[in-house]
Amino acid sequence: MPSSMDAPAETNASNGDGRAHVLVVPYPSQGHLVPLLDLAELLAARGLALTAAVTAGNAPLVAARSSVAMVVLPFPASTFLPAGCGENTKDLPAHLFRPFMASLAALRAPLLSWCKAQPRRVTAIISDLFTGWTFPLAVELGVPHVTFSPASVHYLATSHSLWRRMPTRRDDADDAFAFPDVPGSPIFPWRHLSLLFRMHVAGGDDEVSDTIRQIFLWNLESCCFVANSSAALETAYVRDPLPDLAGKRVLAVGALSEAVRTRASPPAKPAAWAWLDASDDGSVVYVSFGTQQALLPAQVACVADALALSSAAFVWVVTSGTVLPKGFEAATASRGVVIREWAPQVEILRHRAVGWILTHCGWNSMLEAAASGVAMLTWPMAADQFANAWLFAKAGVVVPIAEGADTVPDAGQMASTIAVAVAKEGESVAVRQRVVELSRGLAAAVAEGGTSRRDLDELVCMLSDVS
Ligand SMILES: O=c1ccn([C@@H]2O[C@H](COP(=O)(O)OP(=O)(O)O[C@H]3O[C@H](CO)[C@@H](O)[C@H](O)[C@H]3O)[C@@H](O)[C@H]2O)c(=O)[nH]1
Repeated sequence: MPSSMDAPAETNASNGDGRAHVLVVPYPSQGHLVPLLDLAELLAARGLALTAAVTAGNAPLVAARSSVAMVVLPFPASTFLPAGCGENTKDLPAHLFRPFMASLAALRAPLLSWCKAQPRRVTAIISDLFTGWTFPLAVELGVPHVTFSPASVHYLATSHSLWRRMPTRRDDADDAFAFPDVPGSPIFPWRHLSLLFRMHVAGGDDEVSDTIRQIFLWNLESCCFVANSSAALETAYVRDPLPDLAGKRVLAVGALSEAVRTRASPPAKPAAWAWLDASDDGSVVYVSFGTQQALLPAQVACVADALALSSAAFVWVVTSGTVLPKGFEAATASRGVVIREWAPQVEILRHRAVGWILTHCGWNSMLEAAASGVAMLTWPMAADQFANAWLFAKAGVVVPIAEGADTVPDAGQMASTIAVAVAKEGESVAVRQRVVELSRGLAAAVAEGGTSRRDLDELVCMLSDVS
């Protein structure tokens, strides 16, 4: 049942019954919101009361989760953002990401008022790693604060390392960044680091940068971190305390898309379904570049040419504004389906016909693919995507196809990489075998007795203690 600022979520309830009430504060982008809401659903299923704090533009995503209540906060007026800016990061120009993130910190005061007005006392806060301004709120309420990462533990550690060390860094495009406290981490070239960080150093000190840095420093004060990752994938980072995370416990509860799987309602089947049903096992390439990255027109043309030349069967999800080359859909209609705007990605990846994903290396897409036994053709572009590509390459389940947000690859080369992958020959067979093994490890982790289930139990236990 939604609630506005004037009408609290649980007006007639009291946690005199000892029931915990956890407030989750997601960052308003699809790749962050969905996994945190998955976690909220899992916690609700374990008997905790859950409320998600969102702005109106993001409310429909929470409304779809019947076990999670919500408080709808007014999108904060901001001097950092131009008028008319949307309420989530979809279609947000890259240079506005940092001001957008900093603006959300203004939600702290209304959220505190809401918390104080609740008959059912808020007993803990789980906050996205981009909304660490919730830490002082938790302090004021005297409740535990947990930082949630929708991404890998490796990214959690390296991003906090960057913000901690930031004042000593230079703006040097040739610099290489090592992470000595993150065992086995590669040295990343400057261009492979998140824009969130790179723009800070380029921009120097300002209010936006200070706010973002403080958000990351507050995260380090949390009582623990929770990540949508798995010991089956990041063994080294999950078990031992990491200095870059202030030695705090990291609970790896993923893959969350798998953990919620048994309780999910049956998916709406896309038009592509009958066609997938008729396709051979592992023969189809699913193509998606996530929710943040709009491809340049030349990149769209390149992917289209590559798919046409490869002779591979494909499902390509494109944004509504994407203009495909004239004649492309007609020419490939016998072996390809284009889905506009939104596809039920997890369900498509789980279809036995899908063997590969061509991905921008967003964490959710890679984890969902791995959990479904789908191998990856990787094209990392921005944010944590280079690190994600590295991590899954270490597991031997990827074939690199391109890299860089502005790169326009050679369509012929791309086509032959796709063709070799789906031909089920040589190394591509080994890659497919390894990803199927990894999917078994990820499934075992969320099953009874698995590492992710144990970490979720530990989180439930911690949150249930409302004394
Ligand atoms: O048609 C679609 C398109 C996407 N999705 C889902 O949307 C999510 C997309 O997430 P992700 O693959 O992580 O990509 P982004 O949306 O680009 O995610 C942002 O957030 C991630 C988590 O922090 C980062 O790893 C990425 O780099 C960052 O771009 C996944 O769960 C997909 O299943 C759909 O269900 N249908």
